[in-house]
Parts: sequence; C-alpha cells; structure tokens
Amino acid sequence: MAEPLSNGAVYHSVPESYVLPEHKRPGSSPPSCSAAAIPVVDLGGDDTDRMAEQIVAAGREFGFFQVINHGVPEDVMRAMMSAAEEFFKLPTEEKMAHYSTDSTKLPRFHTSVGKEQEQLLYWRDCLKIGCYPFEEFRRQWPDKPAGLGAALEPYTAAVRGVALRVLRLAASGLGLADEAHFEAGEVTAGPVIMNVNHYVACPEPSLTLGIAPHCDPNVVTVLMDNGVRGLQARRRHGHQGNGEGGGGWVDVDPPPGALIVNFGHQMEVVTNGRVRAGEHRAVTNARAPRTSVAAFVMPAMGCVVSPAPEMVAEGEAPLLRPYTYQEFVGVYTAANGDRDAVLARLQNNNG
Ligand SMILES: O=C(O)CCC(=O)C(=O)O
Ligand SMILES: [Fe+2]
Repeated sequence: MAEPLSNGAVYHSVPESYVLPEHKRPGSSPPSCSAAAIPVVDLGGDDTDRMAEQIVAAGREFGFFQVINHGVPEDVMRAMMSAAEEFFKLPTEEKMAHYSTDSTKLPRFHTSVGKEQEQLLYWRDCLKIGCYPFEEFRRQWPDKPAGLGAALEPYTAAVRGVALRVLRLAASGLGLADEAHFEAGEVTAGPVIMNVNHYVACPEPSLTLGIAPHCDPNVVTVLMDNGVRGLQARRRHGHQGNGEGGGGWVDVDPPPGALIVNFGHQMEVVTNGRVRAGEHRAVTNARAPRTSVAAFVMPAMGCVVSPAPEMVAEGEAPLLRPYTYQEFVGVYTAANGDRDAVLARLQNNNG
C-alpha cells in the first residue's frame, strides 16, 4: 500500500516510485504560447446566444473553459474549499478510516490512482465522495472535518445547476433540436461524484505529476481550486473526431471566484467529435499545497451513449461503437484514463 502524501512525512526529494520516465515528465512536451489562454465565459446577463457560441468554440478547441458570474455564492464556494483543505490536515488515523483501494467504495480516501498495486505513483491524495442525490449519499459523508457535511449540499446543488445550464447552452449553440437534450437523456441522470484532490508541495516538480493526462469519463465536470496553480489543459490540433493531435499544455489560471468547466468523454461522443473532451493533467509545485474540488455529473450506469442525430452528417459514422456507461467505466479504469487507450478500445470498426 502506498502511503498517502498528506500523512505527515517530509519529502526532501521525490522518492523513486514517483519518478516518471523522461518522456512522461511535465517538461517533455512544449508549452503552448500564452495566447492560448483558456476562454472565460460570462454567464451573467441575458445574451445567451453569445454564451452558447463561446461555450461551443471553447469546447472545440480545448473542451475547457472558465465561467464567471455563474451564480454560485462566494460563501458556498469558500465553505466547500475550507472543508476540503481541512480534511487533509486531519490526524492520519481519521483520514485512514476512509482509506481503500476498492474503486467502487464511497467515500474513499486514496493516494495516486488508488489501485492495489501501482508500480508508478502520482503525487496526489484524493477523497472521493458520492454527493448527489443527497438522500442516497448524505448518511455516508465523513463527519470530519466538522464543516464538510454542511458545505457539500449547497455546493453540489449549485455546481450541478451550473453544469446543467452549461449543457443547455451547449445544446443550443450546437443546434440540437432539444435544448434539454442532455437532461432529457440518461447522460446526466447518474449521481454527482466529487474528487477532493490534494497535492502536497513537491520538492522536485519536474520529475512527477499529480495526475496523468486524461479526459474525465463523464459528460461535464465543474472544478475549483484553492488559488494554487497546477491544472493544465491540452490544446487540441487535428481535425474533428480524430483522436490524435494533442497540442501543448496550457495553464488553467482562473480569475478569482471563477469555476472551471470541462467536458468529458461522453460529450465528445454525443456531439460526435464536434465538441472535444478536455484532456488535462495536474502538475505539482514546490511552494504550496494545492487543493482542488472536481464535481462530476455522471451518466446513469445503464445509459447507452450515442451521438445526437443532428450531430451525425449523412454518411458519417459514429466515432465509437454503442456501449453502456457501465462498460465505458470498465474500459476507462483498465486504461487508467489514458485517452488514446480508451478510444482505441471503443472505436467504431464499421466506420
Ligand atoms: O486537480 C485538478 O485540477 C484536476 C483534477 C482532476 O483532473 C480530476 O479529479 O479528475
Ligand atoms: Fe480530471
């Protein structure tokens, strides 16, 4: 079992098991130029056509954008972030009461990817929490830190609202017949699951990563961090639907109070590649601990995910073969979230 990094050990160098082979280290691909900043979409006001257009444009290029004037109250965000930070300061035995390498367990405290046997470790601890529906999950929420339970409900409700609003805007920007396409189907009918990620300061950030490059498995994720940078999004080159062609890494540097939104694999599938899943990774830093809270709006497990009819031109094949979300999760877990490996196993062979 790998020892969670936040359990109190002091690291003056990166232990061997965290040292990535050279081609996987954060500095091995060139950074994008600064002009490639992640778009900021203002959700205030009533110019919904502009918002929809910006969301679709950002979805094409990055699968990533930031939202301001999103309506999530500042105190709700602050309470969630302080509870998140407090969790990792708890005494080791209190955190370890939730520790598990069973990826189906909730809540679950783990480190790195969180599998039983990991040859190569990532510089991250994580508390995964089932959040919504509240009736299903509330009684399992950790009772420490004291503010966590009270913070989870308003925060989850608010960011789920932002996620659904973004999906309505995306549907309209894409020209889907039903603005509620994503709510009407089962692709947003599953739970909201949260990753509370924590990256302790790392003595040698060039040797390791907090999270390896991946796209989230779900349809849309809303994320906030504690103001310490570390999230990077990959700009995508190449033409639509082509799994290749990852560009450089761009720092996601949100303005104060902003939320970060990224589309997951299911968005790319529903739009048949017109909007991309945002590939991202987390780098570490030597100065300060970083905490991030990622809320995943999930499909129902039995959901058969397929492109919206309007997103498939005549003669065009769907990117992936039909699958249930349950099957997708199995493939995703086996591939450790690696984008190309996931897509290779679900590609449409008739296309
Ligand atoms: O810490 C971050 O900013 C990224 C977290 C993330 O990608 C995840 O939890 O899936
Ligand atoms: Fe992610």
